[in-house]
Amino acid sequence: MAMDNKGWNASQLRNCDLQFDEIPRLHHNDPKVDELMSENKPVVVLGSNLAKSAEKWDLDYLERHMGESDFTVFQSKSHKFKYYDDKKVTSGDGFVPPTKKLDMKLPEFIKRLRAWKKGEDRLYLQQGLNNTVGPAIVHDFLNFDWNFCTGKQSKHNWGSLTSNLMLIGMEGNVTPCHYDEQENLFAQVHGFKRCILFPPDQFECLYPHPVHHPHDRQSMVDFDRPDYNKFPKFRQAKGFETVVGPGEVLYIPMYWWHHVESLMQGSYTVSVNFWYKGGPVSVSYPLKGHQKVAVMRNVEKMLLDVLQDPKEIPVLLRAMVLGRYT
Ligand SMILES: O=C(O)C(=O)C[C@H](CCCc1ccccc1)C(=O)O
Ligand SMILES: [Zn+2]
Repeated sequence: MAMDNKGWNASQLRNCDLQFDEIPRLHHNDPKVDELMSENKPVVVLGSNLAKSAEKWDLDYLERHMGESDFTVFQSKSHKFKYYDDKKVTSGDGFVPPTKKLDMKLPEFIKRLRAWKKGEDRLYLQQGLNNTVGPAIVHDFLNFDWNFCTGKQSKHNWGSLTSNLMLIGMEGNVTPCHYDEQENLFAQVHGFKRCILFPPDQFECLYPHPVHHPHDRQSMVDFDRPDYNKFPKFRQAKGFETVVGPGEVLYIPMYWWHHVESLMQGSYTVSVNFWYKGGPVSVSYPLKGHQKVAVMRNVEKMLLDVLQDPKEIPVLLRAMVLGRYT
């Protein structure tokens, strides 16, 4: 494969019907970085040392230093790892979990990663960084450039850091399109990930599952084979994309949709994210896209609370809107 100077090439990206604009890639000293972040817009920050102490996290190092405890590893029969909230799975609703959640020691995970052949079940390690990891990893973690991320946290009035997720994925793994209710500094450590982002106001083009569904916050659209009869507005979705490599940090604003794929025919990938609670809500009109998403979530939660049976929610909403508001 002819590798361009950037370390990857377009043949490693999955096909997608949509066209995307590029997410800006700026040096960490560029004042435009904070301009974009204060407008809740995504930006790739280059040259920060946010997770520089993790650049030695290759499989050998991790095998030697990740400690003896079990880590959370998801297993999938496809390349997709669609997240689901197991607390929202109710018996009899016919939900079939698309992934299996395993507890695995790191040497076992690495052995299976190395032995993996295309077509076999895939694995994705997704483990919150806490004191169960070995002392060397804790040391590297403490050596992250906390001035950088804490600086962003205070400059943009984010809430507290809630967690850091360590992600070790196989080439070609995909986290399908979803949004999170937290600000995210996504640090790419090893390998390359293509990230496709959509602003919160594209809600109607991305068809999220109902709030009470296990796949709450995830898009119902299969990006590999979109069903344009069920999801006609998906054609109008207007996204932004970038490929992040080692040492690069992508700011994923709260409520922004994102699809993340480890490049095909690439190396395994290592990422560490920094999830922060959102800042204080300043209501001004017209409401911003993400605030309307929050309102719709509250309406769905309230209706479920009072109606109890989820099947009654669309009935009541249609009765309220059709012929009256449309
Ligand atoms: O950092 C983020 O927000 C990402 O989406 C990164 C993504 C893995 C996230 C897994 C996940 C998705 C939803 C809820 C909890 C955990 C990747 O890199 O594949
Ligand atoms: Zn996410």
